[in-house]
Amino acid sequence: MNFSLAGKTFVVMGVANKRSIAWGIARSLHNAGARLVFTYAGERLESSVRELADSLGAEGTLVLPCDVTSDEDITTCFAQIKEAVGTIHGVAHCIAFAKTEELKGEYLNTTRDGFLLAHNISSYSLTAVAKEARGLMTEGGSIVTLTYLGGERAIKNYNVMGVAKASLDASVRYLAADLGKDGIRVNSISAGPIRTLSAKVIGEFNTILKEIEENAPLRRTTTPEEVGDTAVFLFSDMSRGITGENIHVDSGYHIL
Ligand SMILES: NC(=O)c1ccc[n+]([C@@H]2O[C@H](COP(=O)([O-])OP(=O)(O)OC[C@H]3O[C@@H](n4cnc5c(N)ncnc54)[C@H](O)[C@@H]3O)[C@@H](O)[C@H]2O)c1
Repeated sequence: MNFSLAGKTFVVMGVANKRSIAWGIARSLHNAGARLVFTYAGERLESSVRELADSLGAEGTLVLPCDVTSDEDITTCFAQIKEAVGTIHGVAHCIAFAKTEELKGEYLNTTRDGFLLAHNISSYSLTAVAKEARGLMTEGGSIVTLTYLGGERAIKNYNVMGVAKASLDASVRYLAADLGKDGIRVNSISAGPIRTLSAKVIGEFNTILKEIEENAPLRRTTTPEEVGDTAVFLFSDMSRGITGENIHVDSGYHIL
């Protein structure tokens, strides 16, 4: 058993730019020898994701659109992946969205629309993706999603996204229970705060980062590389006995 993922193919969903945690995961997977497929949301991201994918130097990397609010998009995307690569060995689900106005002030003011949108994109999408990915993981596989401490505790300004993460965390356990018999494991990584496009819209994000730097056991913030390397562990056979689990990669902040 080792960390090498040579000869294995992974779908990385959720690269928006070079700060994306998904990009950290992609680089770690690439360093472990994996073959990658990228999916992105919305035409405006196509060229930047293509550019990043090409920068890894692997020829002919598949880069496909997949808006997870559309079942048709997800079905088409995984059908295209099946046609191009056949079997896949895992999926990195690094997708979340909530309206900016819902990520400040009181959770109590969450609107019905805002609640449903956040849950649709940030939680239900994992289930929808797992359903399509299952058929391509004919040799077993590993699905990894990204969550945050705000799903376990009430964290100021995280609001509806925290409730969506709690739903995502529960989905990880139910999906793990369903897919274990197919040799497919489902786990999450609870990443510490990282300055990305999505994180920037969370109210007082700098204060959260400072709190981690000053008080987390490791006295530093989390990097996408740390999350990426933990994802490689969860994708590799080294973690073969682990499913339905959540690993905190947050400088130890969650123990406080
Ligand atoms: N940055 C942090 O502090 C932090 C901490 C813990 C967990 N996370 C989680 O990590 C994941 C990745 O976020 P990030 O921080 O790297 O930010 P990011 O903005 O780089 O990535 C979020 C991605 O979600 C995608 N997305 C949004 N709506 C979509 C849709 N309808 N269909 C398909 N994709 C869609 C975006 O295009 C983007 O690529 C999210 O689940 C986020 O909640 C982030």
